[in-house]
Formats: sequence, structure tokens, C-alpha cells
Amino acid sequence: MSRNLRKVAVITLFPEMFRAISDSGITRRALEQGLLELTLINPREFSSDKHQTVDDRPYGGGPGMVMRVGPLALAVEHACERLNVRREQAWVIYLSPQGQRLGKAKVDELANADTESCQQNLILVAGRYEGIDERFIQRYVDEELSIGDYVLSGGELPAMVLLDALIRKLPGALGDELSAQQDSFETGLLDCPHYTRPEKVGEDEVPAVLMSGDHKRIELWRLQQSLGRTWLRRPDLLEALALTELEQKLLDEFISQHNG
Ligand SMILES: c1cc(-c2cnc[nH]2)ccn1
Repeated sequence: MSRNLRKVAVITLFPEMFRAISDSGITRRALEQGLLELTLINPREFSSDKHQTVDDRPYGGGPGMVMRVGPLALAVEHACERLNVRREQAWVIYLSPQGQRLGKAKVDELANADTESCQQNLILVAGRYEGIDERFIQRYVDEELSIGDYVLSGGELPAMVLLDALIRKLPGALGDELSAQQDSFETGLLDCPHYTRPEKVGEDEVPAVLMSGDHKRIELWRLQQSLGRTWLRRPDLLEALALTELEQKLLDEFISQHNG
């Protein structure tokens, strides 16, 4: 019987940034409910000099600074103590532009880690500066993950993206379990359009089907809109899906209406 992810430690020079998930919304409620245990560890506490240095100039010259092995290594070891696990019972993820792209499959894998899996206990490393000493990566990092091909100021926002995606997958995190299934990408399709009051915005009215009260028609319309949007905006996602006969019929109808 698989048990979901339970404990995450984040190694970060800016722990205060993680108030964005601990202090609001679904993630705050999940943490308060104890669905997940989040521990923030600042590597500066493990520096060896009175200036609490965690970085140094790069060998070979070049711009910027590089994070040193020492404080990061001690921070990982401390994280294992705080998670009450041995090193081999934890999974260390370094958020970096050099990592594998974070997608639905990886989120699902981490969120549904089996009871015996070391991925039950995650240690996320959020780097800063030009990067971290390669020897830390070789000795302590199990996996590098990227949220996209752009450089950010640090790994904190990517770590929060991963945490938010993981927490939403935990049983009980979403009040209305159904909304998890309807979340884009849970079905493999993009989400349908949504509307709420007022009925008219300028000359724009709500699609009549949504005002009909005919729940079956509304369900079909929403599915057709998801299929059509995915066809228009992310055909790559569509290629990965085996559509049912009904879905193919709805999509064909959408395409012929689109092409007029
Ligand atoms: C993950 C990490 C990063 C990143 C970390 N530090 C600067 N950029 C960018 C994209 N995905």
C-alpha cells in the first residue's frame, strides 16, 4: 500500500521566501493539517567562519560567486537529522537550469512515492549565485530538476513550484477532490474556459450552454472545449493521448467549426 510523500526539507539562504506557501491557501492548510512536514534549513548556519561565508570566487576566474561544498554538505546532513532519516533514506533534489524538465510524470512520481522509497523524504537544494561547487552535486545530489529554460535569481521559486505541485497531489489537500481531476494536465488536456457573474461583460455574454442547466450538455461542451484548446495550443499533449471515440468526435466537430 503506497503512502504519499510526507517530509520535505529545503536548504535555502532565503527561508523567509517560503512564507509564500506556508502562510496562504491550500499549501498553508495542508501544512497545518500535517499532510506534509516542511523544514527550512539555512546553510549559512553551517559556515565555518565568523562572516558566515557560504560562497567563494570561482576557480578559473569568471563572473560571480560559487556556493561552497562545506556548508551545503553540513546542511544536508542536518536535514537528514531533522527528517529523522539516514542519508540513503532521503532523496536530494537540486533545482537547477541544468536539470531534467519538471513535468506531470515527475510530480506524480514524487507525490506517490512508495512507503519504502527514499522519495518519501525529500531534501530540496535551492542554489544561489552562479551555482554550486560540482563536487557537492556529485557527492550529495540524487537528481537535478529544472522548471524551464531560463535563469532565475535562485532555486527558491522552482522549489516552491515543485512543493505546490506536490502538496496539491496529497490526499485531503484539496477540499473538493474532484477539482484535482479537473485540474489541467490531470486529464492530459488543457482546461476549458470558465465564466462567472455578471452574465454580460460589455457585449460579451456567457456561452448559452452554461446557462441551460443541462448538466450533460455542459459536461460535453467543457470536454469539447478542453480538446479544442489542446488541439489549438498544445498539439504535442494531444499526440500523447489515446482519445475515446466520443472525444475524437467532439474534437472533429470543434475542428470543423474552427475551420468554418
Ligand atoms: C530551476 C532552477 C533555476 C535556477 C536556479 N538558479 C537560477 N536559475 C531555473 C530553472 N529551473
